[in-house]
Amino acid sequence: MQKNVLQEFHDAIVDMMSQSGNKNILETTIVEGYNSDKERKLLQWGENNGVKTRLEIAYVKGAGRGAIATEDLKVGDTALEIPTSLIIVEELVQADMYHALEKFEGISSETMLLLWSMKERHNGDSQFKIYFDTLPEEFHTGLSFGIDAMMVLDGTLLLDEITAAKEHLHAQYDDLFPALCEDHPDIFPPELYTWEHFLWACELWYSNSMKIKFPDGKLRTCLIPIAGFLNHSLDPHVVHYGRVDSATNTLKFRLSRPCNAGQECCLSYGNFSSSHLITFYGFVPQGDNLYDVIPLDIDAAQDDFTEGSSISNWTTHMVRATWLSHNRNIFYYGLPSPFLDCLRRARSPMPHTKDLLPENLKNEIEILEDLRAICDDMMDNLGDADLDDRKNTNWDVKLAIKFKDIQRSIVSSVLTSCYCGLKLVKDELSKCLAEDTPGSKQI
Ligand SMILES: C[S@@+](CC[C@H](N)C(=O)[O-])C[C@H]1O[C@@H](n2cnc3c(N)ncnc32)[C@H](O)[C@@H]1O
Repeated sequence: MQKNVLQEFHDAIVDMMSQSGNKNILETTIVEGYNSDKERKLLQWGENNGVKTRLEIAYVKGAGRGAIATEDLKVGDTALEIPTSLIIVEELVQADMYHALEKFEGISSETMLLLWSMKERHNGDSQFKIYFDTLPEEFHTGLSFGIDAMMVLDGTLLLDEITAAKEHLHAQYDDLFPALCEDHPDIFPPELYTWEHFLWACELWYSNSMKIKFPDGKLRTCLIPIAGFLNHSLDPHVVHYGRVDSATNTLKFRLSRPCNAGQECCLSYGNFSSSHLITFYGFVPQGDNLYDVIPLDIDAAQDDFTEGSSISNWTTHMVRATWLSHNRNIFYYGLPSPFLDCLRRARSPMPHTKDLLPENLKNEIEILEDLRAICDDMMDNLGDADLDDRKNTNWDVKLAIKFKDIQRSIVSSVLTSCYCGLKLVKDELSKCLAEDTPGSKQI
């Protein structure tokens, strides 16, 4: 009986997972006729070395190469299995390079491996040559945005994020070079260690690496041939893939939702916002990204109620598109409660209740008007969507415009919530004022 109960429970959960995935299926278009010799060669090399796969590589519209299921895969099935011997890890950094680098205080094993990959990419005898041959000559991430795209982003936080990331990488590069090339030209040939090659390697590692836990308990940042073809989705098939199976010494990519033959099998790269995905991966996923937010700074009033408490006077709140919220009632409006409380405190330091009393409703009108003004300013800062250079065909400008459109749609959803909220509150206030003896109604 126990077994039957567990089996039924298992089946019910698998059913729910399948249904939830099916609701959000996004169409993948496979680009026919693409010559994928290098990818086929890599797959063959993998299979000769112990890779087991139920995926094939194809070109997917808008996402480069992707992994397509060759048969119907169920929840729990392993779509791909990679032996650890094929994983690119820090132990590959040769002793001479390691000793030259260990003198740099605080240098991480990730940086060492990155510098190793810059050279190994050009090594004709590399055991990973077939893998390196499949990598693009150029990565299109935010780190490679040109001046036009950066101008489109003027006034957005993405501009700050990309600028900060590039400054960080420049500083890191300047710490290491040209010193390493001068001190060890045999290990670090100057022509391989230019800024452009360093940026290429950074983009490779940011967009293709995975953090994997090995049986020795150590978390290593790795490049994983073949698995590197898996694209990201907001409704991924594979979610948990971060641990080497110590029994088989392989990394298994198992499905958390079914993937039918011919469908693209996708991973979750993590819970990232579009700004992070643009900066480090160079794309915006299809669908509603729950991690896309707009930051709103509220200058809360200095008052006795917040003194000594954990509530700070200046607070930045991250607000999502309000269409993602279920509670649009009065006092909620599809917005986060801590944020609304902060707006309320900024207007009046008195404790607030959610009673339908005229003073509360008047306060609600004020905070919604405040928020409307903040959002109007944000919309002005984002500029007129019609003025964006939509005819520009450069990949980076297109991506920058896409990002601004996402930001506009979130701000616009908050504005809609303000207008709807104002109508709700004003109607309620009229009702209250019309009553002969004002009372209070708990909601
Ligand atoms: C690990 S690689 C995946 C394989 C990659 N498509 C290729 O052709 O090499 C990560 C890169 O794939 C692309 N990518 C991944 N998921 C994507 C998606 N949902 N939409 C568009 N591009 C995506 C981005 O360029 C990202 O930097």
